[in-house]
Amino acid sequence: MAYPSFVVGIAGGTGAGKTTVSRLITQRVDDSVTRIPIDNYYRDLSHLDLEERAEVNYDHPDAFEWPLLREHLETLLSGNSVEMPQYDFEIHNRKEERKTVEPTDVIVLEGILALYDEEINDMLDLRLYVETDADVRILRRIERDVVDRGRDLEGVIDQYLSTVKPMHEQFIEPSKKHADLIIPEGANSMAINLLEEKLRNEVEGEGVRTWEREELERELAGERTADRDATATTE
Ligand SMILES: Nc1ncnc2c1ncn2[C@@H]1O[C@H](COP(=O)(O)OP(=O)(O)O)[C@@H](O)[C@H]1O
Ligand SMILES: Nc1ccn([C@@H]2O[C@H](COP(=O)(O)O)[C@@H](O)[C@H]2O)c(=O)n1
Repeated sequence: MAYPSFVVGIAGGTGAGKTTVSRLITQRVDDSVTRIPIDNYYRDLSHLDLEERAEVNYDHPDAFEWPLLREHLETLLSGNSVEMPQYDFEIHNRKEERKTVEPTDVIVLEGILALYDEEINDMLDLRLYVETDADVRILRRIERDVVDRGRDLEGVIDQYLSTVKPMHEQFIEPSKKHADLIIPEGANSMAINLLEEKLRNEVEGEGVRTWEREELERELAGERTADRDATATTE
């Protein structure tokens, strides 16, 4: 059983390159990294029919099942596996099947609102925001949604103007203030190389989470001060 020692959050607007960045770093560091797409935690909308589901605002925080995501992160951090839901963009709903996810040294949590929820932010050791210009993002999204997600051009444009863009401005872009680092353009090779190095260090290191390490360092600093005080009084 592994206890994850490092959790990375990767947020950013649609089409910014979050999935590409997280896939690249996950593949490079191999089996020691688990990728959790927040899209898998879109609420189960089986009570609605397909037409109704197509009208939902999927860029508002209420579209996600935050308690389940928090619970799954906590479970992984305590060294236990979870049954992660799987999402189907073509039917706007969760799939029937779930995927068993085992805890690994590093967890990468990726999605438009990865830096939105306060409790989740507290569980992250490194917060990244992928920043790409809106015109590039919409062009990438049109191509991806038509090719991979079963959408047509008119639908992508309508959705972008009615919900995607306003929600980006209201919730996603403001979450950038929680980021430790901003990655321009998505898969830029320098950023990927640096992240790979960082994650490799975490995987090959002692496996102590950042806050635990900080606590340890504070304790050690306290002990050193106490030792100095004791030495000074005996002199
Ligand atoms: N730096 C980049 N240069 C060119 N295309 C990119 C870059 N980063 C990502 N892409 C492409 O843009 C599209 C959207 O990227 P993706 O990673 O799915 O974005 P997100 O997960 O943020 O929505 C994909 O087709 C991907 O191959
Ligand atoms: N049924 C759904 C669910 C979500 N979306 C859109 O997906 C975007 C988030 O995924 P990215 O890979 O682009 O970050 C988000 O902007 C939603 O609008 C959807 O179209 N249909």
